[in-house]
Amino acid sequence: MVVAAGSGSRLGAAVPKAFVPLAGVPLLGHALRGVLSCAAVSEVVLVVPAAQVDTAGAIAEAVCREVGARGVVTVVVGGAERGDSVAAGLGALSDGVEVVLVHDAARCLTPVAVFDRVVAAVEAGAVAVVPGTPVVDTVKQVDPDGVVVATPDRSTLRAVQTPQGFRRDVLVRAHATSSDATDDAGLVERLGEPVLVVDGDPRALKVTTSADLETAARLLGVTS
Ligand SMILES: Nc1ccn([C@@H]2O[C@H](COP(=O)(O)OP(=O)(O)OP(=O)(O)O)[C@@H](O)[C@H]2O)c(=O)n1
Ligand SMILES: C[C@](O)(CO)[C@H](O)COP(=O)(O)O
Repeated sequence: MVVAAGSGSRLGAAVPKAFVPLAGVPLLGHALRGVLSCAAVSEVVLVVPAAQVDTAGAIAEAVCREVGARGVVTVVVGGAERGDSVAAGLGALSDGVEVVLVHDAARCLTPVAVFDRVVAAVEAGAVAVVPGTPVVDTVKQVDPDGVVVATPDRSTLRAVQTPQGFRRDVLVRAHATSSDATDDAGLVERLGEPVLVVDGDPRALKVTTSADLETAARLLGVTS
């Protein structure tokens, strides 16, 4: 599932973030290319804003043609929050699907090796898997006045990315229980289920601000 229904308020573009061009291709197109390059992916659900359903279908068609993919791509309308969009996508999955990867369109340059690592860990028996990278800054926990209350041990921290992979039944149960976490693994953690972290990749950065868009353009060897 590729969630692409956010507005991208922090990027501030004229179109929803997933439809902003990067080297002439919308972020969603780059993200889809990565998803469809993962051999384990049998179907894709795209979750997009209501006004972008036709555009998303056209982008999917073009990328499928480019990579020679013959899998099914379904487009559905997302919700107000990311969790609502994931829930909408879950409702569109085919009956036979047992493993679900949830991926941010905004992490449009995620290398296929990251998808492969997540899939391999779920297939090896993990119920929930997230890619993560070590935290390089010292992190402070602060109170509402900005006063530091704790400095967590950095070696125990990971900055997590997508795709996040789940046994379908666990992800459905997690979304039925709550929806207010910033990632899907957070909902699974509340069920008391274990979440495994595998190696992420700096190229799986989330395009959030215009500086991130410039970084992504540099990674592709172009200027934005
Ligand atoms: N209601 C929402 C909100 C977010 N997303 C998706 O979730 C991913 C991660 O969200 P984020 O990068 O925070 O996107 P936005 O919510 O669009 O960004 P902002 O908070 O700046 O508005 C993105 O691919 C975004 O399209 C979504 O499908 N539906
Ligand atoms: C799911 C996610 O990309 C993992 O890092 C992140 O939590 C999305 O956060 P946002 O609040 O939508 O920016």
